Amino acid sequence: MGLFDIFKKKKVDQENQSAEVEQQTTPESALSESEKQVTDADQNQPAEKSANVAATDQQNQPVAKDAADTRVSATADHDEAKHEPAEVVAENSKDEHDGDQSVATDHNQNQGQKQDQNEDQHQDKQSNQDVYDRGLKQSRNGFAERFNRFLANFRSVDENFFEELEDTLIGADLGFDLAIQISNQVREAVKVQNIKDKDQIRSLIIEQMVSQYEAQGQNEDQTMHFAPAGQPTVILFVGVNGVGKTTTVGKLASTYKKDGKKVLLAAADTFRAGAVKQLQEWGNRANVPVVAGPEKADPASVVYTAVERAKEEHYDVLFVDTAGRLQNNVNLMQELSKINRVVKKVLPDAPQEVLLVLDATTGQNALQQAKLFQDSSDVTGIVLTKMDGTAKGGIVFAIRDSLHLPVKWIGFGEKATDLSVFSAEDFVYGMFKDLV
Ligand SMILES: Nc1nc2c(ncn2[C@@H]2O[C@H](COP(=O)(O)OP(=O)(O)OP(=O)(O)O)[C@@H](O)[C@H]2O)c(=O)[nH]1
Repeated sequence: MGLFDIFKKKKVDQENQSAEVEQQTTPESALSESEKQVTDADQNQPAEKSANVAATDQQNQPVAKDAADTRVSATADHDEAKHEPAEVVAENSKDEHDGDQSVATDHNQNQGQKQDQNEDQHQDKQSNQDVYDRGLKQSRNGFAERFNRFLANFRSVDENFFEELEDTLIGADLGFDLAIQISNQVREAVKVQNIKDKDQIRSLIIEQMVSQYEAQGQNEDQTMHFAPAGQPTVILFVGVNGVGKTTTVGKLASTYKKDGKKVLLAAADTFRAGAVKQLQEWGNRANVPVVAGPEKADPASVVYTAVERAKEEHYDVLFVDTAGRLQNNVNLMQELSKINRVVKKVLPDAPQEVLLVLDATTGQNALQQAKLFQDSSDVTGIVLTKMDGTAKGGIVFAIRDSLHLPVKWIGFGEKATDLSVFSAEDFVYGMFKDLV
């Protein structure tokens, strides 16, 4: 199933769900007059009360499970790619039993666990979507407003229409090249399908955007990479100042720590006064240690100490927060490559990830920054922060189109729990659900 089909299915599912909720929360309206009388008389319960009970029950359904849980389990999903899946472990322990009965009991337990897991996954899926829906509110509304304004002027599919479409897409931060590509595809599809109607046009444009986005991501590896068991995984965070590197390190430290990992942080941003303290505060909150040097210490020496400690003391993950600003970009890039070399001296296969942090609110500037870092360090993925603070959101499309780097994490706020594993499905749905 393509991404647009998944989007449409989600939309239908959610509409059905909302209809069900409406029916359950207003049972009175669903009953005929005579049924109502029987129910009221027999059960001797005021109709208003039963409606309230139904509404309360609905609230008690664990639909919107705690967002923090969602993120931790999402991280666990990532880890599963590299570690033995829980199911395999369960199978192995089953083999160790002799008697048929204990196997059967184990089997039943496994079945039960599997069912629980499926239910949990379903709930996680729903609450993950909730997180995206909330975090993308500004972008969704901003895009819808732009898009509806453009369609309000719709008369016919002529050159003017395509020019306005391109302006609309550029205005939403998709970037010039992508806007032209999508416009050309819409032009082609309009011709082939002989589309004239406004609603069909609306749906077609969203479909083309989603399809184009999907097609360009075919070869992206969105998973997080980890070192083999027994060795620390080193993850470097790079990006210009103020984009949210320290905050992201803090959020991820908290996520991985909750997930049972032994986490260490390295404060290699020794340039900005206050950066070390800021990281230490995150470390305290997440209850993970922070390796820091004296003020204005050589960042590479802080990193060296941290990597050695991570190795000696068997840490699972070391997050390295780097500086976003030096006297100039050349110095910054030189420093990053020195940090890289120092890491490799202790652990030749590290760092496993170099995550470039980009601020979604800076739009096309973020892409310029990305190109700078991409040219000089081996960036493996993007963390897109402050998605909650932009009314555009098209930057996600532009990143894929012009950088071909996977967005691995997405930030929706300043709290430790405001970071999610990036999901294209949840993103696309959160962006366009009001438009199709
Ligand atoms: N709304 C919102 N704010 C964020 C998010 N991520 C980070 N911030 C805020 O962005 C500001 C800058 O974040 P930092 O983590 O200090 O950025 P940095 O990249 O480490 O900055 P330097 O140390 O100067 O390089 C802080 O006020 C954060 O709280 C996010 O996802 N949403």
